[in-house]
Amino acid sequence: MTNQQDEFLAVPFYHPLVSRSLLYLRTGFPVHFTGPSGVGKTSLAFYIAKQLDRPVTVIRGHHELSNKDLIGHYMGVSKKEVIDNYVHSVYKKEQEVRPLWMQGQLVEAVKKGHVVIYDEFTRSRPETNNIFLSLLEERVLPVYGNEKVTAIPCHPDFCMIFTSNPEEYAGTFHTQDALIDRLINISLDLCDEQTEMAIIRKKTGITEKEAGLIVHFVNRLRAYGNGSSPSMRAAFMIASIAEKASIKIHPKNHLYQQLCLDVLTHHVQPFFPDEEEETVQELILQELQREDEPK
Ligand SMILES: Nc1ncnc2c1ncn2[C@@H]1O[C@H](COP(=O)(O)OP(=O)(O)OP(=O)(O)O)[C@@H](O)[C@H]1O
Repeated sequence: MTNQQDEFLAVPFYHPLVSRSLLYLRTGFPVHFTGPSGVGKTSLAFYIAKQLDRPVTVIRGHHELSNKDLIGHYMGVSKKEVIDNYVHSVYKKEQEVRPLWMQGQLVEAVKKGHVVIYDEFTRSRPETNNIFLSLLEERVLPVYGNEKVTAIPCHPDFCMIFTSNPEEYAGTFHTQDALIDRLINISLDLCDEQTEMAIIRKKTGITEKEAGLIVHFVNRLRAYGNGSSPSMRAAFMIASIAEKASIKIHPKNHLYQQLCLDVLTHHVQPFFPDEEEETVQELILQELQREDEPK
């Protein structure tokens, strides 16, 4: 496992979501977190998997992932040679050549009852994801390509957590309704400002005032777009770099301004497709300097 599981802070905002997800997984139903980039889907999946106290298998979705990777495939051959020269005048050589079966990631997980995190599963082709239809419905992993085994029954503790970005994201495929129908689909949105500040503070050690400056500012930029970009990841980057490099988090500090521009311009530019980068950067700096509206 990566250290993503250790990074997740289960602040109160997440408590109901965590307990509901655990309930569904423990009663044998797969959970699917979907939402925009950077809202914490993967970190949450790792955190929940850890609570289940089972071995964890992680599958990363991508367009080249195939059933061969998931269930297994033949790869090369194994050779065995027996040379019998016991009687000096007789030389006997026996050779056995067998195709070598490479077991796929899912097989062990299904047999031993792992928690499988299938991260960004909509980046895999629908034909690859078909295998999960029978796995989730009949709790049997169909294995073909290998003459010996045809189906592996699921261990009772086997369960799955899926994550995905919405379909309009580049590089995702339309998911089969039949697969979505087998999942408990939970939308994850950006947490509220106070929660985001608390997470960033705990992760980086910056002060409450500094966290407020970053999160309020990034939130003002979000209002120009769909509300979720720039993500919490961007706010965390700014906080983390500023803290590690001792850059004063202050709107008038030139180094801090440059850091914010470097992290944020790429995310804000798409909201203004007709504007030059320079104009977008001016707007970002204006928002950086702006006082928060009194609430
Ligand atoms: N509750 C949290 N505690 C600690 N860190 C968090 C929390 N939520 C999100 N993060 C941090 O926010 C960033 C984005 O999280 P994560 O990668 O889980 O998001 P995601 O929704 O899976 O994004 P993507 O769709 O781009 O993969 C990471 O740096 C992660 O550690």
